[in-house]
Amino acid sequence: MRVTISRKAHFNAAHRLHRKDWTSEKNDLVFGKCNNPNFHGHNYGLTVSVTGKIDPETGFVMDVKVLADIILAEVEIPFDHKNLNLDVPEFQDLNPTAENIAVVIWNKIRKRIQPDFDLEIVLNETERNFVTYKGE
Ligand SMILES: Nc1nc2c(c(=O)[nH]1)N=C([C@H](O)[C@H](O)COP(=O)(O)OP(=O)(O)OP(=O)(O)O)CN2
Ligand SMILES: [Zn+2]
Repeated sequence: MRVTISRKAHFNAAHRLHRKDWTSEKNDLVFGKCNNPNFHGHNYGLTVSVTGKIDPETGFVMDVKVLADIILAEVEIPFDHKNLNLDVPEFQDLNPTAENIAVVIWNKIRKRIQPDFDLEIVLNETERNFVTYKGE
């Protein structure tokens, strides 16, 4: 029997959708207002879900406090109130789209979760836009 536990978190961050190897015309055409040179911000919402067997002694799949601490260390501290393009090394040469941010977050959390657990994350960039990644 496998059960899923989930933990929500959020962070506020600035970004710009832009490719350094494209002309400014092409960046404007593809990314529009998201290519604003002075950046723009989002209140990102994050839901992290871990699926695994219940430990018969604790009754936990994993302690949700442990999961919260992993999210704090791997996502909230490095990303919250940061400019993703300028402050976060993972986005120096990677466009910080919601898709790429989700994959970066998944890879960071995956390293901290037991291998026999499945991991899925949902990243909300706006109230209406969200991305799901489960490592496939
Ligand atoms: N596939 C993607 N498309 C877009 C992304 C993305 O990360 N992946 N990002 C953006 C912009 O950065 C931004 O998120 C879009 O903001 P906005 O157009 O304001 O979106 P809203 O849902 O808040 O507003 P609507 O009025 O509903 O459009 C663009 N595309
Ligand atoms: Zn944006």
